[in-house]
Amino acid sequence: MILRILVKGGRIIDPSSHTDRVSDLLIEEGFIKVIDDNIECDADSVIDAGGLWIVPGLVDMHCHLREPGYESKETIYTGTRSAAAGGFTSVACMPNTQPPIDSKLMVEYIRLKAEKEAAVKVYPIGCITKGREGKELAPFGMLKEAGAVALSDDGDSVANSRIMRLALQYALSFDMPIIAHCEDKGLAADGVINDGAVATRLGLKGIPAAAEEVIVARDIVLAASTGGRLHIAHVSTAGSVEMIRQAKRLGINVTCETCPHYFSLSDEMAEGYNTAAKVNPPLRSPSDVEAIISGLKDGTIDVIATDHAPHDLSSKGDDIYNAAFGISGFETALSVGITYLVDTDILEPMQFIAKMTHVPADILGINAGQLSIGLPADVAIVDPYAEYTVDTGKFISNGKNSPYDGMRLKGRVLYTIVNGRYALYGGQIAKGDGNDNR
Ligand SMILES: NC(=O)N[C@@H](CC(=O)O)C(=O)O
Ligand SMILES: [Zn+2]
Ligand SMILES: [Zn+2]
Repeated sequence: MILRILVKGGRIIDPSSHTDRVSDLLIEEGFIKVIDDNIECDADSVIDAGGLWIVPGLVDMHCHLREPGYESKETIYTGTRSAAAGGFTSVACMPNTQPPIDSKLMVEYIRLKAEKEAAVKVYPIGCITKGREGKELAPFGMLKEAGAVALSDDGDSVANSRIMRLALQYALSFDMPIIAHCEDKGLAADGVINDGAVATRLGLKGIPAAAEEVIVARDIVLAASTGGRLHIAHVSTAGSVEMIRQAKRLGINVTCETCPHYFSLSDEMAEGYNTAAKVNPPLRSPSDVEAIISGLKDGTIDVIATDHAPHDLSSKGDDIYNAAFGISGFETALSVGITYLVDTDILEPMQFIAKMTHVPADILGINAGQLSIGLPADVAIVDPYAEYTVDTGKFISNGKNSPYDGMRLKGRVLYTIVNGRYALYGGQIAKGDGNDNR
């Protein structure tokens, strides 16, 4: 049994306490025991972390683990190991499963399954409406009591504005955020990539930026009039960023996330009818990518979430019209951020890590995303300089659907520690309960 892990000489980056300095870290019996210069003691496992980042275990507030119902795409077992490989120690999973997570029983099911099989901490998100049908509110109080941390009909917008208004109002009683997937179905129609020059050139049906923006506008209006807690999922357009920026200036209760693919890739990835780049919302124009980056820089965009959306090969196929939307994101998120935001001097390491740790944890109200004495030891140890070529064949996730396949990225996760046990050791998934790996 590993009682003590001593991490020597790493660069400790903990945004919650504004810490960024080289120090040692001692983990004992599952908790962070000491953070100090030159800790001298016996340990069962010692990591020489010279040149490495020691950061709070990453927190992903938006992923799809696909269980129950879509086990050929991913399971709690495979998805949480993929998360660990990406440095995540806490993940919140979306309820667009079959059946959807719209009852106390379903939330409990996810939690029990995770307790048995997960490699990282799993926080279920409950549905806004029963069956994700957009007609009747789900029982928010019971979902919360069972352990749901937020509410979302992700995959679809709540089309009926009256229902969305009620949801924002009702969720206030339980202090739960409503995570809004913003998409006007009429405008998106059967588009497959961003509506723009690339779609025209390729002769593909486009999804206009307006399909996202009209619902972002509506939901901001509803948040303003109800005071409800609105969190906008996967922001992808310049117009959305600008509206959220204005809403925040007006003091409206709104937060938002973007995903690595929206600040690193544009619709030019659709060239060759590449189904791996098909995602909802779609990869946008280069000027949208610029606007997302400015939003990250000025703080309009609070969070970087993966929207890890694994699919099996048969649902991705070769036909861009029939292929499913989604990118398998856990295993590239951190390195895409390091490559496109930190290495380019857009964000300081601390600003970047904040968006993947304590900020999403605070929005969800979970005890995670910080390195503090006495807290459970959820830690990621990262080599920010290691360059590698992405090989989706080596993904731990069942979902090999990634547009980054073959691309060079910088930054590798070497160790992921959950409650003081290794979930990832030396870049390899730990076996058993993590005690046999060192
Ligand atoms: N983002 C996606 O392209 N797909 C998600 C749904 C969603 O996040 O809206 C999925 O569940 O596959
Ligand atoms: Zn969505
Ligand atoms: Zn999603």
